Amino acid sequence: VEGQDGNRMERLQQLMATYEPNDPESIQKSFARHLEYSLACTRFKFTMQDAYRAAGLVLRDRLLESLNDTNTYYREQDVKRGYYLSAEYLIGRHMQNAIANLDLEQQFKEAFEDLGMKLEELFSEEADPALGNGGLGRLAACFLDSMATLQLGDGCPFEIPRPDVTYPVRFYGTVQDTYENGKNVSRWVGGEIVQAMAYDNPIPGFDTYNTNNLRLWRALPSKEFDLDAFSSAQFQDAITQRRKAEDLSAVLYPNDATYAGKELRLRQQYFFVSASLQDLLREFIKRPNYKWEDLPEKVAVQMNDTHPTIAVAEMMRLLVDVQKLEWDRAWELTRKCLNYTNHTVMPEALEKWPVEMFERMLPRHLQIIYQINGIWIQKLLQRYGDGPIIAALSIVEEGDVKKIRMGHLAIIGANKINGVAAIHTEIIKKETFPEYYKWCCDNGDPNKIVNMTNGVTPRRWIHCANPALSEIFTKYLGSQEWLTDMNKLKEMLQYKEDPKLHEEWIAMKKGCKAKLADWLKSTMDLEIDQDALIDIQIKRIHEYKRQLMNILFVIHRYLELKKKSPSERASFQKRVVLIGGKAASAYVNAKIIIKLINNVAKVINNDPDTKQYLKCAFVPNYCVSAAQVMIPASDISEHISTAGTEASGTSNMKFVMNGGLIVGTMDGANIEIREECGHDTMFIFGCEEHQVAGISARAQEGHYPIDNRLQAVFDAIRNGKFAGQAEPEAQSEFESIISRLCNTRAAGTWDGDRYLVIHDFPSFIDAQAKVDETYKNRSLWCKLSIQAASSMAQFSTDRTISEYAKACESRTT
Ligand SMILES: NC(=O)[C@H]1O[C@H](CO)[C@@H](O)[C@H](O)[C@H]1O
Repeated sequence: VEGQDGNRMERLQQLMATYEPNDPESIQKSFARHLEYSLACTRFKFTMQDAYRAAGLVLRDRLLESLNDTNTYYREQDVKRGYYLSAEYLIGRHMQNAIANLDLEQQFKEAFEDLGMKLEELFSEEADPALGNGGLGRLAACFLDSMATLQLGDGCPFEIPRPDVTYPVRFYGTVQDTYENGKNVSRWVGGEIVQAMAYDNPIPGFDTYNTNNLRLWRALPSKEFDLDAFSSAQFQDAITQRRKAEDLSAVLYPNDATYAGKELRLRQQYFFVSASLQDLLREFIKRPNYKWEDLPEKVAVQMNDTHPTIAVAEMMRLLVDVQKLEWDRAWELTRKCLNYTNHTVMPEALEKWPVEMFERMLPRHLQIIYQINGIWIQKLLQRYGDGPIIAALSIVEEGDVKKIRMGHLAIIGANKINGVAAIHTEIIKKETFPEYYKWCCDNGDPNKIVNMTNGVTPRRWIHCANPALSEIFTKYLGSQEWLTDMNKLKEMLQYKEDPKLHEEWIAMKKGCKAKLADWLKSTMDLEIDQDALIDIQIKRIHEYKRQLMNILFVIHRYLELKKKSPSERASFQKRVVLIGGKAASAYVNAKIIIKLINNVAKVINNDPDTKQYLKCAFVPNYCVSAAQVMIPASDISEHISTAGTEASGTSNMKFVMNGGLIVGTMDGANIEIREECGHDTMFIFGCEEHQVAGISARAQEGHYPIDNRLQAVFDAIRNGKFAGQAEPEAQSEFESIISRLCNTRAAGTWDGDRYLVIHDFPSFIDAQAKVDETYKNRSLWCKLSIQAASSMAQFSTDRTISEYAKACESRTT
């Protein structure tokens, strides 16, 4: 961050001198005070939940100190600020991470153990704030951790309500076009106004005094009740207004990689975008003698997918209608400040909103979008003349229902566009926005679309999730520096065949498996063999992620086991297969797949012939804290999406950072992980992205054979092995899934095996056989596990965020 110099520490030392000391006794005093004065408990009678809340407030005090100091420092140094606009933040539990990042683990441990409480007891009292659906939301949370660490700047006891930070957000109404002072002026009037109120969540960096802010917005009715003024009718109307306002920020739309064209969803998107842009402009114009030309030098906005891309039109409205800038000047500033990250190439995920809905809800923004599009099309016509490229690149999609293409608005309104893994960025250029990429190249700006491969934060996903592994790294590397510079981990490679390290490494993994076993027992009464190979697939349930192929393989493995004699079974590699993930509420096929997993598990886990060699379970309520228990315990994890469908994936990175090996396809970040860690650390199978179209084409000519082993699995399902008469509805659902897969002439399309499960299944079996083989050689497996975990520096969000910061500096045409 510009202006970072030596006097920062000096200045902050002065400030810190006046703050809460962090010795265990002071922490205990502050805890007792909050118990009584903040939570109205007596010091002698309180629940563990009260204790967690009081401890949360003790932490919040310290977070607030550094948050305020960080803000003071940012203002003093007039730094450039980065704003990450995201509809989702899957932050996970705060407490453990905050204590670690504030480097207070020892003090808190001593303070609370002296009071008879284990920190883990407090941690487990915290609800997992599920403000996100999956990878996209969690990536945003990992980014926050890295931005704070790299010093880039409920209720929940950590949250600070900010009634002093509110903004009006208008919906519906009309636009009055008038002529004032020799200029056309558009005024958006009428409709309804909702107040956006800020809630601040301090995000502490690791091993730094820097604390950034996650500002969330709550919707409130614009006017409080004036009971006297109301007749009963008006009273009812006021209640409705309040409920309607609060609905805006009440629910998270449960869709992942698909979008719900619901009006409330667009209202939510506009609500948080308008509040955020009003907020950052207020901060900008607070600067003495501010000049609008400085805006791109002081503000960088990252749009996390298309969810916030209404920001392009809203920034224009605020600069033109509110700040009275000329259109062209406003457009130049807008384009220089905004950047867009694409997270998926699934056509059903690229948001398009009906023009009719825009007209009603955001009439002024529709005007602005039409104006942007008009100027854009003029440019295209000048360069290419009329032709299909115009329709392809227009922000407005013509047709029976005219729609606004938010992806197009984003790419036209952004300075930089990025994909989240190398293969994904290439697909964006060649398949998602090929005409736009051509335009960029024709304009000598091929680097407008860049790749910034995802990452994850090692603080939460190694240090907090796997303290035993963190200790091994710190011991062998002599310091915790690896936590802020993962390149240091490469020094572990020299020990990858060291028997001493192997011993400690195997003990670490054993400890993680024991923790997982306790957790599975306590949360779902499932008993597992801790000596078995732990095989995990945890991610949103989606057909392209192919949880179906995983469970079909489990059935195959079961049928193979059944065929064997008891003695042959004894030599079989024991395996525990865990599959977890949420499905969008309206996603019927995903729910059938979950049902199939549960039914298969019921049969296998209770079969006396097989249950000691193979266990399978669907883990319900998958969330960040569940991931923190499961990921460290894996031997292998499944990242088996059809090549070209998973933009990046980030759980793959977390598993490998914890010494797990991957069974995967050449898709998303798997490819780059394999390059960094070594081909021998990954069990690759399946077709590659460039082969997909050919395979579908040949299938449609009738060439799409079903492997006998898969046929046997289909037969077992059709014969009612996992439902049958007992569950006729489930039986027909399972059969419908199988028959659609077997509609081989429609392979690669919605009506058939869209994600080529049948094609990739044989090589999937081969890869799994290779896993069994390799796992038998424990020292080889241990060596590969150490090699992989020590080679993951590239996948720290510290690297990713540094790339984003650099990209925001460079300008494009
Ligand atoms: N919805 C998602 O999780 C998307 O964003 C994540 C973060 O970029 C990606 O890793 C994932 O592949 C993609 O589907």
